[in-house]
Amino acid sequence: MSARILDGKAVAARIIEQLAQQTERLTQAGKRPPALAVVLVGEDPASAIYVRSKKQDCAKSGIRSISHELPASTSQEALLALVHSLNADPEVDGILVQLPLPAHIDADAITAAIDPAKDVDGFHSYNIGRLAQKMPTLRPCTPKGMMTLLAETGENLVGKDAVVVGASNIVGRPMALELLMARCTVTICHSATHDLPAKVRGADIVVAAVGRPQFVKGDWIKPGAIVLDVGINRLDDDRITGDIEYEVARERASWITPVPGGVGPMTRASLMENTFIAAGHTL
Ligand SMILES: Nc1nc(=O)c2c([nH]1)NC[C@@H]1CN(c3ccc(C(=O)N[C@@H](CCC(=O)O)C(=O)O)cc3)C=[N+]21
Repeated sequence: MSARILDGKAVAARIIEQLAQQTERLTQAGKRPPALAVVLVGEDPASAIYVRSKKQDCAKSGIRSISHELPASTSQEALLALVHSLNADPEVDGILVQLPLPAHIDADAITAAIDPAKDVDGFHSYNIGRLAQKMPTLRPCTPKGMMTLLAETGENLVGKDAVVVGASNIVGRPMALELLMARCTVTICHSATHDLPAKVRGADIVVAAVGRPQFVKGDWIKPGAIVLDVGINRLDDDRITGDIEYEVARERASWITPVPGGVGPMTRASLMENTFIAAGHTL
Protein backbone atom coordinates (compact mmCIF):
# COMPACT_ATOMS: atom_id res chain seq x y z
CA MET A 1 0.00 0.00 0.00
CA SER A 2 1.10 3.55 -0.61
CA ALA A 3 -0.42 6.16 1.69
CA ARG A 4 -2.66 8.99 0.65
CA ILE A 5 -1.14 12.34 1.60
CA LEU A 6 -2.88 14.48 4.22
CA ASP A 7 -2.15 17.81 2.59
CA GLY A 8 -2.13 20.21 5.55
CA LYS A 9 -0.96 23.07 3.39
CA ALA A 10 -4.02 22.78 1.13
CA VAL A 11 -6.50 22.28 3.99
CA ALA A 12 -5.01 25.25 5.87
CA ALA A 13 -5.30 27.44 2.75
CA ARG A 14 -8.96 26.47 2.42
CA ILE A 15 -9.65 27.34 6.08
CA ILE A 16 -7.91 30.68 5.76
CA GLU A 17 -9.87 31.47 2.58
CA GLN A 18 -13.13 30.74 4.45
CA LEU A 19 -12.05 32.98 7.33
CA ALA A 20 -11.24 35.76 4.85
CA GLN A 21 -14.80 35.54 3.52
CA GLN A 22 -16.13 35.69 7.06
CA THR A 23 -14.07 38.80 7.85
CA GLU A 24 -15.41 40.35 4.67
CA ARG A 25 -18.98 39.78 5.87
CA LEU A 26 -18.13 41.22 9.31
CA THR A 27 -16.68 44.41 7.91
CA GLN A 28 -19.60 44.79 5.51
CA ALA A 29 -21.87 44.60 8.55
CA GLY A 30 -19.88 47.44 10.11
CA LYS A 31 -18.04 45.25 12.63
CA ARG A 32 -14.30 45.33 13.24
CA PRO A 33 -12.19 42.32 12.19
CA PRO A 34 -10.80 39.96 14.87
CA ALA A 35 -7.49 41.14 16.34
CA LEU A 36 -4.52 39.02 17.42
CA ALA A 37 -1.64 40.36 19.53
CA VAL A 38 1.61 38.50 18.84
CA VAL A 39 4.40 38.97 21.38
CA LEU A 40 7.98 38.02 20.50
CA VAL A 41 10.77 38.35 23.07
CA GLY A 42 14.35 38.19 21.82
CA GLU A 43 15.89 37.33 18.48
CA ASP A 44 15.62 33.54 18.14
CA PRO A 45 15.74 33.15 14.32
CA ALA A 46 13.25 30.24 14.18
CA SER A 47 10.76 32.17 16.32
CA ALA A 48 11.14 35.24 14.11
CA ILE A 49 10.28 33.11 11.04
CA TYR A 50 7.21 31.57 12.72
CA VAL A 51 5.98 34.95 13.88
CA ARG A 52 6.38 36.34 10.37
CA SER A 53 4.31 33.52 8.88
CA LYS A 54 1.61 34.00 11.53
CA LYS A 55 1.38 37.66 10.55
CA GLN A 56 1.02 36.62 6.89
CA ASP A 57 -1.79 34.24 7.86
CA CYS A 58 -3.50 37.11 9.70
CA ALA A 59 -3.23 39.30 6.62
CA LYS A 60 -4.73 36.56 4.43
CA SER A 61 -7.57 35.94 6.91
CA GLY A 62 -8.34 39.63 7.34
CA ILE A 63 -7.35 39.41 11.01
CA ARG A 64 -5.69 42.51 12.44
CA SER A 65 -2.29 41.54 13.86
CA ILE A 66 -0.77 43.68 16.57
CA SER A 67 2.91 42.99 16.95
CA HIS A 68 4.99 43.49 20.11
CA GLU A 69 8.69 42.77 19.61
CA LEU A 70 10.68 43.09 22.80
CA PRO A 71 14.43 42.73 23.48
CA ALA A 72 15.79 39.50 25.00
CA SER A 73 16.64 41.50 28.14
CA THR A 74 12.93 42.17 28.86
CA SER A 75 12.13 41.40 32.51
CA GLN A 76 9.40 39.03 33.60
CA GLU A 77 7.64 41.97 35.29
CA ALA A 78 7.64 43.99 32.07
CA LEU A 79 6.28 41.05 30.05
CA LEU A 80 3.59 40.41 32.69
CA ALA A 81 2.66 44.09 32.54
CA LEU A 82 2.27 43.85 28.76
CA VAL A 83 0.09 40.73 29.10
CA HIS A 84 -2.10 42.49 31.67
CA SER A 85 -2.54 45.49 29.38
CA LEU A 86 -3.45 43.21 26.44
CA ASN A 87 -5.92 41.34 28.70
CA ALA A 88 -7.59 44.67 29.49
CA ASP A 89 -7.58 46.00 25.91
CA PRO A 90 -11.05 45.64 24.31
CA GLU A 91 -9.48 45.96 20.83
CA VAL A 92 -7.48 42.73 21.38
CA ASP A 93 -9.28 39.38 21.00
CA GLY A 94 -6.36 36.93 21.07
CA ILE A 95 -2.93 36.95 22.72
CA LEU A 96 -0.02 34.76 21.61
CA VAL A 97 3.32 34.94 23.43
CA GLN A 98 5.78 33.10 21.20
CA LEU A 99 7.70 30.27 22.93
CA PRO A 100 10.42 29.58 23.88
CA LEU A 101 10.98 32.60 26.11
CA PRO A 102 14.44 33.63 27.36
CA ALA A 103 15.61 31.50 30.30
CA HIS A 104 15.20 34.27 32.90
CA ILE A 105 11.44 34.38 32.23
CA ASP A 106 9.09 31.81 33.78
CA ALA A 107 7.02 30.78 30.75
CA ASP A 108 4.42 29.01 32.93
CA ALA A 109 3.78 32.25 34.83
CA ILE A 110 3.25 34.09 31.55
CA THR A 111 0.85 31.43 30.24
CA ALA A 112 -1.08 31.59 33.51
CA ALA A 113 -1.36 35.39 33.27
CA ILE A 114 -3.11 35.39 29.87
CA ASP A 115 -6.88 35.81 30.11
CA PRO A 116 -8.20 32.30 29.26
CA ALA A 117 -10.80 33.92 26.97
CA LYS A 118 -7.93 35.44 24.91
CA ASP A 119 -5.63 32.39 25.13
CA VAL A 120 -5.68 31.48 21.43
CA ASP A 121 -2.81 28.99 21.97
CA GLY A 122 -5.09 27.06 24.33
CA PHE A 123 -2.21 26.58 26.79
CA HIS A 124 -3.85 28.05 29.92
CA SER A 125 -4.80 25.54 32.65
CA TYR A 126 -8.44 26.60 32.29
CA ASN A 127 -8.53 25.71 28.59
CA ILE A 128 -6.62 22.45 29.12
CA GLY A 129 -8.96 21.58 32.01
CA ARG A 130 -12.02 22.24 29.86
CA LEU A 131 -10.60 19.93 27.18
CA ALA A 132 -9.88 17.26 29.82
CA GLN A 133 -13.54 17.47 30.90
CA LYS A 134 -14.66 17.15 27.23
CA MET A 135 -16.11 20.66 27.26
CA PRO A 136 -13.43 22.35 25.16
CA THR A 137 -13.20 26.12 24.93
CA LEU A 138 -10.08 27.42 23.14
CA ARG A 139 -8.24 24.26 22.03
CA PRO A 140 -4.43 23.99 21.56
CA CYS A 141 -3.68 24.72 17.92
CA THR A 142 -1.49 21.78 16.88
CA PRO A 143 -3.84 19.06 18.26
CA LYS A 144 -6.85 20.94 16.90
CA GLY A 145 -5.25 21.11 13.46
CA MET A 146 -4.53 17.38 13.57
CA MET A 147 -8.16 16.62 14.46
CA THR A 148 -9.21 18.66 11.43
CA LEU A 149 -6.85 16.56 9.30
CA LEU A 150 -8.26 13.33 10.78
CA ALA A 151 -11.76 14.54 9.84
CA GLU A 152 -10.46 15.10 6.29
CA THR A 153 -9.72 11.38 5.97
CA GLY A 154 -13.44 10.61 6.36
CA GLU A 155 -12.51 7.68 8.63
CA ASN A 156 -14.63 6.84 11.67
CA LEU A 157 -12.32 7.37 14.67
CA VAL A 158 -14.56 5.71 17.26
CA GLY A 159 -12.82 2.76 18.90
CA LYS A 160 -9.53 3.19 17.04
CA ASP A 161 -6.31 2.51 18.94
CA ALA A 162 -4.29 5.74 18.98
CA VAL A 163 -0.69 6.04 20.12
CA VAL A 164 0.74 9.48 20.89
CA VAL A 165 4.53 9.54 21.08
CA GLY A 166 5.50 12.53 23.21
CA ALA A 167 3.77 13.91 26.30
CA SER A 168 4.40 17.66 26.16
CA ASN A 169 1.91 20.16 27.56
CA ILE A 170 1.49 21.85 24.19
CA VAL A 171 1.14 18.85 21.86
CA GLY A 172 1.23 15.28 23.24
CA ARG A 173 -1.06 15.64 26.26
CA PRO A 174 -3.76 17.79 24.63
CA MET A 175 -3.66 15.56 21.52
CA ALA A 176 -4.32 12.54 23.74
CA LEU A 177 -7.30 14.42 25.24
CA GLU A 178 -8.61 15.28 21.76
CA LEU A 179 -8.35 11.65 20.64
CA LEU A 180 -10.02 10.48 23.85
CA MET A 181 -12.86 12.95 23.26
CA ALA A 182 -13.18 11.46 19.74
CA ARG A 183 -13.62 8.08 21.49
CA CYS A 184 -10.31 6.54 20.52
CA THR A 185 -8.46 4.24 22.92
CA VAL A 186 -5.37 6.30 23.69
CA THR A 187 -1.85 5.37 24.74
CA ILE A 188 0.65 8.13 25.54
CA CYS A 189 4.29 7.12 25.14
CA HIS A 190 7.29 9.01 26.53
CA SER A 191 10.94 8.53 27.40
CA ALA A 192 10.21 5.94 30.12
CA THR A 193 7.95 3.81 27.89
CA HIS A 194 8.94 0.15 27.60
CA ASP A 195 9.05 -1.33 24.09
CA LEU A 196 7.90 1.68 22.09
CA PRO A 197 8.03 -0.25 18.79
CA ALA A 198 5.43 -2.70 20.12
CA LYS A 199 3.14 0.15 21.21
CA VAL A 200 3.36 1.84 17.80
CA ARG A 201 2.86 -1.50 15.98
CA GLY A 202 -0.56 -1.81 17.63
CA ALA A 203 -1.75 1.64 16.59
CA ASP A 204 -4.46 2.54 14.06
CA ILE A 205 -3.47 6.20 14.54
CA VAL A 206 0.13 7.26 15.27
CA VAL A 207 1.00 10.80 16.37
CA ALA A 208 4.73 11.57 16.62
CA ALA A 209 5.64 14.66 18.64
CA VAL A 210 9.10 14.03 20.06
CA GLY A 211 11.32 16.48 18.19
CA ARG A 212 13.92 13.95 17.01
CA PRO A 213 14.46 13.33 13.31
CA GLN A 214 13.15 9.93 12.04
CA PHE A 215 12.64 8.74 15.63
CA VAL A 216 9.63 6.56 14.75
CA LYS A 217 10.78 3.89 12.29
CA GLY A 218 8.72 3.16 9.22
CA ASP A 219 8.56 -0.58 9.85
CA TRP A 220 6.81 0.05 13.22
CA ILE A 221 3.75 1.36 11.36
CA LYS A 222 0.83 -1.06 11.21
CA PRO A 223 -0.36 -1.52 7.62
CA GLY A 224 -3.29 0.84 7.04
CA ALA A 225 -2.54 3.14 9.99
CA ILE A 226 -3.08 6.91 9.88
CA VAL A 227 0.23 8.67 10.59
CA LEU A 228 0.52 12.27 11.83
CA ASP A 229 3.99 13.81 12.11
CA VAL A 230 4.39 16.90 14.31
CA GLY A 231 8.18 17.02 14.11
CA ILE A 232 9.99 19.89 12.44
CA ASN A 233 13.69 19.06 12.67
CA ARG A 234 16.18 21.17 10.79
CA LEU A 235 19.06 19.10 9.42
CA ASP A 236 22.65 20.30 8.92
CA ASP A 237 21.97 20.95 5.22
CA ASP A 238 18.98 23.15 6.29
CA ARG A 239 16.37 20.71 4.97
CA ILE A 240 13.60 19.88 7.43
CA THR A 241 12.46 16.41 8.36
CA GLY A 242 9.80 15.01 10.65
CA ASP A 243 9.87 12.62 13.62
CA ILE A 244 8.83 9.70 11.40
CA GLU A 245 10.86 7.73 8.88
CA TYR A 246 8.59 8.97 6.13
CA GLU A 247 9.79 7.08 3.05
CA VAL A 248 9.26 3.70 4.75
CA ALA A 249 6.14 4.69 6.71
CA ARG A 250 4.34 5.93 3.59
CA GLU A 251 4.50 2.43 2.07
CA ARG A 252 2.54 1.03 5.02
CA ALA A 253 0.21 3.83 6.17
CA SER A 254 -3.22 4.54 4.67
CA TRP A 255 -2.80 8.29 5.28
CA ILE A 256 0.30 10.28 6.22
CA THR A 257 1.20 13.93 6.79
CA PRO A 258 4.28 15.24 4.97
CA VAL A 259 6.88 17.50 6.61
CA PRO A 260 6.84 20.30 5.62
CA GLY A 261 3.27 20.91 4.47
CA GLY A 262 1.39 18.73 6.97
CA VAL A 263 0.73 19.55 10.60
CA GLY A 264 2.65 22.88 10.66
CA PRO A 265 0.32 24.85 8.39
CA MET A 266 -2.68 23.37 10.25
CA THR A 267 -1.31 24.73 13.55
CA ARG A 268 -1.36 28.20 12.04
CA ALA A 269 -4.83 27.79 10.50
CA SER A 270 -6.14 26.65 13.91
CA LEU A 271 -4.64 29.77 15.46
CA MET A 272 -6.63 31.89 13.03
CA GLU A 273 -9.80 29.91 13.85
CA ASN A 274 -9.18 30.37 17.57
CA THR A 275 -8.80 34.11 17.05
CA PHE A 276 -12.28 34.20 15.47
CA ILE A 277 -13.69 32.16 18.36
CA ALA A 278 -12.00 34.42 20.94
CA ALA A 279 -13.58 37.39 19.15
CA GLY A 280 -16.98 35.81 19.81
CA HIS A 281 -17.68 34.52 16.31
CA THR A 282 -18.80 31.03 15.34
CA LEU A 283 -17.02 29.29 12.49
N1 LIG B 1 3.06 30.44 21.73
C1 LIG B 1 3.44 29.61 20.77
N2 LIG B 1 2.51 29.01 20.01
C2 LIG B 1 2.89 28.17 19.00
O1 LIG B 1 2.01 27.60 18.30
C3 LIG B 1 4.27 27.93 18.78
C4 LIG B 1 5.19 28.59 19.59
N3 LIG B 1 4.76 29.40 20.58
N4 LIG B 1 6.52 28.41 19.42
C5 LIG B 1 7.04 27.60 18.34
C6 LIG B 1 6.06 26.51 17.93
C7 LIG B 1 6.33 25.96 16.56
N5 LIG B 1 5.15 26.27 15.77
C8 LIG B 1 5.02 26.05 14.41
C9 LIG B 1 3.90 26.38 13.71
C10 LIG B 1 3.80 26.21 12.35
C11 LIG B 1 4.86 25.71 11.63
C12 LIG B 1 4.76 25.59 10.16
O2 LIG B 1 3.86 26.12 9.56
N6 LIG B 1 5.68 24.89 9.49
C13 LIG B 1 5.68 24.79 8.05
C14 LIG B 1 6.98 25.33 7.48
C15 LIG B 1 8.20 24.69 8.08
C16 LIG B 1 9.50 25.43 7.74
O3 LIG B 1 9.79 25.57 6.55
O4 LIG B 1 10.18 25.85 8.69
C17 LIG B 1 5.44 23.34 7.62
O5 LIG B 1 5.52 22.46 8.49
O6 LIG B 1 5.14 23.12 6.47
C18 LIG B 1 5.99 25.35 12.30
C19 LIG B 1 6.06 25.51 13.69
C20 LIG B 1 4.27 26.95 16.55
N7 LIG B 1 4.73 27.10 17.79
